Amino acid sequence: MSQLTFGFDDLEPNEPMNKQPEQPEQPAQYAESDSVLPATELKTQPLLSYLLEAKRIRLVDVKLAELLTGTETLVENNEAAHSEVFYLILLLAAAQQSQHSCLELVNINWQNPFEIKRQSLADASIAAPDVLTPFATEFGLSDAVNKLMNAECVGDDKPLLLFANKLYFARLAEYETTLASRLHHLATKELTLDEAELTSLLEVYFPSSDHTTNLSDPIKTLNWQKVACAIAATKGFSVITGGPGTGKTTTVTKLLAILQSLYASAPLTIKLVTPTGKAAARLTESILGAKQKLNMIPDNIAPLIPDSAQTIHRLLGVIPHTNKFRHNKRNPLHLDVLIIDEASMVDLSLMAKLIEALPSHARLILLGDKDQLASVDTGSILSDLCQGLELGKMPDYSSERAAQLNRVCFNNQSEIPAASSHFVLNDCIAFLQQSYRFDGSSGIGQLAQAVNTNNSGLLGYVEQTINQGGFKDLKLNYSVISKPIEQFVQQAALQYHDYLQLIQQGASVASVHKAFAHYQLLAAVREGDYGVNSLNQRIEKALAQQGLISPYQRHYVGMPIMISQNDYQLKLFNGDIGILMHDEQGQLKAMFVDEQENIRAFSPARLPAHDKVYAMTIHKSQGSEFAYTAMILPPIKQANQGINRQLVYTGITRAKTTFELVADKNVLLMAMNKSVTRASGLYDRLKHEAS
Ligand SMILES: Nc1ncnc2c1ncn2[C@@H]1O[C@H](COP(=O)(O)OP(=O)(O)OP(=O)(O)O)[C@@H](O)[C@H]1O
Repeated sequence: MSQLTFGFDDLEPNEPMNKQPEQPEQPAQYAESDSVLPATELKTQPLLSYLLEAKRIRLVDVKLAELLTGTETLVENNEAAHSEVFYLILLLAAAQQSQHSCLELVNINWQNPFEIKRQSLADASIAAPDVLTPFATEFGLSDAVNKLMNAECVGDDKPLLLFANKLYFARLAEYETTLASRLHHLATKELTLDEAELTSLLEVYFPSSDHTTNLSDPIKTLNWQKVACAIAATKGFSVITGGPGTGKTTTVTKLLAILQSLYASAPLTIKLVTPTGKAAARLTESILGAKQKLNMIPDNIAPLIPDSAQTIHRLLGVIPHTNKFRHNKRNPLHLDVLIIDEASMVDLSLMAKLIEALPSHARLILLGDKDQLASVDTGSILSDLCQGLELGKMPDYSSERAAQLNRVCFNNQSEIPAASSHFVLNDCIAFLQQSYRFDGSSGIGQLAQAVNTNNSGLLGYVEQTINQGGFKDLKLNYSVISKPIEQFVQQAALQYHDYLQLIQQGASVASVHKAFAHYQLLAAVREGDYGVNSLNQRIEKALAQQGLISPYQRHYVGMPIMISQNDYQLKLFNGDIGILMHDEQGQLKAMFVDEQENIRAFSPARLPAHDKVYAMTIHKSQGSEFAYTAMILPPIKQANQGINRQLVYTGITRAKTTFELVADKNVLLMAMNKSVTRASGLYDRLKHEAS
């Protein structure tokens, strides 16, 4: 069962909010279920004061909740004046701070709704709360729903909204509603299509004779790429999801060739977008590579497949100093097909704005890995849409859909059985299950699968194979954590010699960037010995000792930086990587290479907020890949907060040819066992639309 948490499990962008406690003095009134607390020794304070002092809630949210419930009282002294709705709003605000779209009332523990952990009270530097819950003993879900339904601030055209036992701030509910209704419309609209022509084109791009289903694993090895093309060619909305190297880019390149052939009389305008510039550069490279490899694409069709991708922000046209875009409902985009890669990184608000800007005739195709970390901002759209998909399990297609897919892909043979239930969204989803980059001989693929499926048996097999000299692409370093970390830092610093030497030799900006991107050290946390900040300092020091850099100014030659704040004026975005080098005039500049391989130089003083990036957080690495990826996880004490399956899986799947894990094995096992989900009503809303 996955966990839903508030504030504790997402280290980024919210660092953990609970502080470490101190010596308590007076007893606290705890619920029966929490009587194991060292109550006799605790010094207490009112719950609300505690929540504020422990930074579990923000004063601004208290003020908002007071405003919405009409209780303008003194926070510290008059807690009794606050209603249940007031506390539900605080819980909603805390949920939103942790990027949940809503507050799921069914998941609230009414005895301890703020999930105050005993451990955080035991050695508290702040007085413990006198109670763990503001709700009466009998209070539960139906009481909460009743109270909310009768509250002035809840309802249509009100600041808060209740939908399917979920409480929303109206703006997020609106984004979800927009998204659900537009997706439903796209998923159900009639397309004019020559099915016989589609069948023959599918056979050209995926000849039946080229593919054999492996009978020991028939579901996983079915020709899912062919099915994905059939799905996306026959629906206005589709999702193609799959792990690393399962052929998402290859499939979409073939799909675009098929679509352009089907509509050859009036070629389609196709746009490829990604959430970050880095991902756009990567997609551009992959599409070009796929086009070159796929020699079955006719000469007249190849030029109709776009060669490059751009960011969503660039496509929509940012209006400086606002959160609005040039393209919107009133000024739609000029395109027929929109493909969004790395869709797991797109947050709810951006996706809603993007889908609103689509012209009514357009098709939308989402690509991505549903198991990766969700977006930095609110929402988890891809994993919401892909609910229920499991590796090795047949997805649920309706009987009409299964029949159609068997007809166009498998010469009417019953390769795909119909599911007993019917839901229009399921008919739009394709799940690529077989990795072509990481076959059975690749340790990276096996480790990624072991983590993603929480399979400790498979992990054991991976370890055993490494011990026997196999899986050369994988290094599992369980012991380094108990040794001085300095040894690992020295090894990591060695990996940065190449690009620094290239700078010293006066090599081109592009080749320096390429050499830098070969290796990347990822860390799960920011603070502590195993955090990004400390690792950056240590590596910098090691490189300085080796005479490769002179880090005695804020900015220096060879310093790699990552932008941490969007600057729409300069067109520098969160996640963009620059390297400081001298330009032709001998001026120190931060050099960036954009997705079209253009070089852009900025003087350091003009740069928006940025960080050193010898090491980066796993969150920031999403959408990028590196030939050699090393990932370091903190020791168990620090790892309790924020390390989970999605985080570790995302880190592993950044590696292309070599992956090195530096971690306590117990931390790895703990992460595998801990899957996190975000509260959202998107799936329910789509079901509601379909009913
Ligand atoms: N059906 C196939 N048969 C053989 N090789 C394939 C097939 N499909 C894809 N490949 C190869 O597998 C590799 C990965 O494919 P591709 O880049 O399309 O996957 P992806 O899912 O987009 O990867 P990423 O993890 O980078 O998102 C490429 O080298 C590609 O040529």
